[in-house]
Amino acid sequence: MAGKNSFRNHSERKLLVLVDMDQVLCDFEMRLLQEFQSRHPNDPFIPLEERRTFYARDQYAKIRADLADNIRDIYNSEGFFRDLPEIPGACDAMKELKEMEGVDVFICSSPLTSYEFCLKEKFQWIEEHLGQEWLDKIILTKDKTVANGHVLIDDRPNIKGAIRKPIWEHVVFTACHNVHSDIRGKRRLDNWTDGSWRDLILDLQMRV
Ligand SMILES: O=c1ccn([C@H]2C[C@H](O)[C@@H](COP(=O)(O)O)O2)c(=O)[nH]1
Ligand SMILES: [Mg+2]
Repeated sequence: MAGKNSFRNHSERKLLVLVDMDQVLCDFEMRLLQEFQSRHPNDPFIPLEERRTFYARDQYAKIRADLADNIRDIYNSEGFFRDLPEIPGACDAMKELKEMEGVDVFICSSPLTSYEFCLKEKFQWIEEHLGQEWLDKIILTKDKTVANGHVLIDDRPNIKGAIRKPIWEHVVFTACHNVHSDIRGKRRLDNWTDGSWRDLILDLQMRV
């Protein structure tokens, strides 16, 4: 029977929360800008409040093609992902989420295709900032639409992939590049510090 294989039965009615990494747990944009300014002090840069595209290199390419190459070189460098600063309050919120009754939380992140440093460093970041036990809570995928969960908290406004209507509700985590984006009626989570994430989780739990 179709119902026997349903998502709800597999999850034993727990709320499955998927949380993105870049720009949700760790501050990709701030480190990218700092590194860009440090490596290329004489080049034009885009202040965070003027960022508009999901991929920084797309916006830099509109200024000059070589700036986009420089941006890519930075996030492909050894240590870039390992040394990303935490988004304020993210790790405390994740630890609290993990202890909440009726909640199961996973980290769901898309690695770079040029994986040489990124893959290992994502694991290192999680181990250092959240703890070894979180290494069993990682979903790395280029296509988040195939991941199973009730909710995905992610800064990318449009998440596309093989599944046209993913099973999860996409809650958009507010980031410099998406503040002005049309998020088509989706809910937002603005930060991990004002406690609103707890209200979101309580609301989602009532629907499971
Ligand atoms: O400007 C950018 C921003 C991000 N990326 C890469 C870095 C990560 O591999 C993914 C983003 O992963 P999410 O899981 O969607 O946060 O995209 C980039 O290449 N350029
Ligand atoms: Mg992200």
